[in-house]
Amino acid sequence: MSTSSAPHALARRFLAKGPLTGRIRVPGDKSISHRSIMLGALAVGETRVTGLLEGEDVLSTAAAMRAMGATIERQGNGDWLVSGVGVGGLLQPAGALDMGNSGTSTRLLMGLVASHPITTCFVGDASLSKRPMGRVITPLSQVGAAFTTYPGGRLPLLETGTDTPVPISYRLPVASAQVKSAVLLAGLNTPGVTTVIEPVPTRDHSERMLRGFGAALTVDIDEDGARIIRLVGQPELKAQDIVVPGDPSSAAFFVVAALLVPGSDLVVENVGLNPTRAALFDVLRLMGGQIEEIDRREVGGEPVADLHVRASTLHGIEVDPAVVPSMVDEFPVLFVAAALAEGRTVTSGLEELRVKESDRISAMRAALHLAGARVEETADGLIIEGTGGKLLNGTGNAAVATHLDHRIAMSMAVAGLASQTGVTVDDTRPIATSFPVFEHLLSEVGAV
Ligand SMILES: O=C(O)C1=C[C@@H](OP(=O)(O)O)[C@@H](O)[C@H](O)C1
Ligand SMILES: C=C(OP(=O)(O)O)C(=O)O
Repeated sequence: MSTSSAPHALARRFLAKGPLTGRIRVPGDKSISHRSIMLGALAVGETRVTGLLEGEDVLSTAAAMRAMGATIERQGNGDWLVSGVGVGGLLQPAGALDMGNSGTSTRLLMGLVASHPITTCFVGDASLSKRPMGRVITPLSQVGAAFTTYPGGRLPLLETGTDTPVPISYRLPVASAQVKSAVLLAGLNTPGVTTVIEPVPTRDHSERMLRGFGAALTVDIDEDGARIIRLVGQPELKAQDIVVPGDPSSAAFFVVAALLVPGSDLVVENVGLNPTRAALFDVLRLMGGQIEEIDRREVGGEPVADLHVRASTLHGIEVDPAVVPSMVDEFPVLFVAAALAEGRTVTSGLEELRVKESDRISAMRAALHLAGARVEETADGLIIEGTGGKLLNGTGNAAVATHLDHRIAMSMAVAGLASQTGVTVDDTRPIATSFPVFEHLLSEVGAV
């Protein structure tokens, strides 16, 4: 059965009412929010998190950390307080841990559990249950954890951690911040030095935050340019006050929509611009997008700025595959920008997109094709012939399949804003996993 025919799906047609104008703030960064809860739950004392993303994925992490002993509460002013159990203090949960749609929750928590003598059962939705977990099972088995999985290394999955974890040195075979973080988090309760060798840099929030909580973590670059990350195990983590910057992956939808919808002039405030995350904005500028950074500053140890975006004439480019890890979640919406650009956009090196919440290469090929774009799929990317600024036809009332993937849903909503008949998205519910106020903000800026 296709996920697009799921019962209770909430279809919606997106069509622009007008240009995007004004100023908005997108919710907190999802990657940083997950890690704030996890590290707060392992620290000694009370961690305060301001600007936590209250999306379903992060709430799955919070529920799991509560089930393993942490106290996590939302305050009346929107801050979250996390009282930790101390490194090594996670308790046996009473039931299965429901990871919902969230790969980050699953893989990072598998890392934490690996070095605790507890047994956990990880379950998730239909999308998460198709995603590969072998990439973390391999290193975590070397640490000493044992796994029983569904065929193909998928969820549901039973993990038994160990009370005699081994510090490993692991070279990442795939550019993945989730795998890197899983190994480092397993290393937290492991005596000795855990080492991760990262040939291609990925988002570095785990490294920044582990240091911020007081762990001894060093990063060196070897002669081949690989990052060698070393973590000394069994630190005492100290509770922190964390301010979470706005999520660049969420800002991306509003930035592209403002570039594409004629007459738009929008400021997206407080966008996280960590260099391991922000390549989309550089690529859009290379395509001719007018995106101006205002008031670059630091929030919570991360660079942020307000982004002033004006509707622009874009032209196609060949996207350098070296930037893929720094915008891995932004390709679906980049494809939408490319579909309206002048000329051809070529992307490659996107194999990892096939193992996200959906196969994002083929899902976007099918959805953009239905909306009237000219798209060709290759083994590792899409080649898109843009309209040169002319609106897409749209899908009218025919629905594109989002396959329980929030980023496909939001990208195609943006495509709808740049179309004549609108784009109908078969199910908007997954948007709440990462960006619960997306539709509300679209109406606030006048787009719908
Ligand atoms: O570490 C993280 O917070 C994330 C890492 C990326 O996944 P991979 O490590 O699988 O590339 C990204 O796609 C995901 O949205 C969040
Ligand atoms: C890939 C994503 O998240 P996760 O892997 O946590 O499900 C995403 O948010 O685009």
